[in-house]
Amino acid sequence: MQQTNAALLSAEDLTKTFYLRQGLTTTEFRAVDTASFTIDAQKPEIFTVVGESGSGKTTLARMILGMDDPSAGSLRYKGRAIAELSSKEKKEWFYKEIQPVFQDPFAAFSPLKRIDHYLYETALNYKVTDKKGVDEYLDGVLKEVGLSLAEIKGRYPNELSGGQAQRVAVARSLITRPSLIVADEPVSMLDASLRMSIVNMFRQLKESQGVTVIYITHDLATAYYAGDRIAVMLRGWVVEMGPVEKVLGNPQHPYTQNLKHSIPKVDPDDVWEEKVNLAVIETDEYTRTGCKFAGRCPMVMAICHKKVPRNYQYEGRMVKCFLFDESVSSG
Ligand SMILES: Nc1ncnc2c1ncn2[C@@H]1O[C@H](COP(=O)(O)OP(=O)(O)OP(=O)(O)O)[C@@H](O)[C@H]1O
Repeated sequence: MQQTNAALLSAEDLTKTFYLRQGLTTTEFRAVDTASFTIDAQKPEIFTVVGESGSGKTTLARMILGMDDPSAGSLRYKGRAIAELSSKEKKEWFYKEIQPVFQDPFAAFSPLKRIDHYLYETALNYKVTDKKGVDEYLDGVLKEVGLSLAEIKGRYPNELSGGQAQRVAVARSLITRPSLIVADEPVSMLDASLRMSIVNMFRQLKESQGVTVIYITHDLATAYYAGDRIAVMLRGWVVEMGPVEKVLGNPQHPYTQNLKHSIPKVDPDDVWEEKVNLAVIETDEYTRTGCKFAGRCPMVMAICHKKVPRNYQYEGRMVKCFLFDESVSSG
């Protein structure tokens, strides 16, 4: 069933279209719009996706997890189109290979059930071990996230801290020995002091288990610290993508520059805040002609209001901006 392929995950012109009803009119917009990227199967990495609220990050994650189908373009896991997998293939193969980690660790656990119940259930359902070996197996998985079975056995979710609960959620995701974890804002509900330890854990899992993590976040500080590569999303587009130290160290797209400069320095709990009202401009940007950033861009040119920029290569990263089109910038 599985195929060996150089790409673990590949997206080509990946698009998800939604419809926005306003009164009697319906506006079509693309929450993910022609996004393309490839994650190498032989080279585990932390692939970070950043962007302000409403830029399409969760929609992208849902398609990767097989929860939503793309409207256009292709999305392949180990060479297989995710949307074309049968429910049997999903159950027996895909859901073991790709595991989600969500924002609120407590949402995944009922307050009435002991937290180890979920770990036993997952291990036995997926038949990764038998009843005899299950304690040892789970203890091993919990040790990978800095816990042990003795520490959590018999405890209810409300007896754990947010950081511990998120570690258990990650341990649960590791039970099936996945190749890919999709973590959507996994640290945004945790205290600032705990965030680094969770992203550090992702780095260690990458090193020790060879797991690739798609790390979706608002938080540029942890993105910079944890990420190997980064994709910056704006209204469904990937506008800049490349190694984290290049993209965040020396951002080239005016939107990435704007993000970097709008990180508040005083309160680390307060992730970047735009000074403009995003809700008001969201629909406008999603549906505008030309570049979606043209209305806010300090470097805007006439062409930006008329045409969609293509993806340019510049100093080791991809940038979707006419500033990098020689014929435009020189003429
Ligand atoms: N099922 C849906 N139907 C219609 N519109 C949707 C649906 N899901 C998401 N959207 C819209 O698509 C856009 C992108 O949303 P998405 O949740 O993917 O962004 P995000 O970057 O994850 O934002 P946040 O950080 O706030 O979670 C938003 O305008 C959102 O309102």
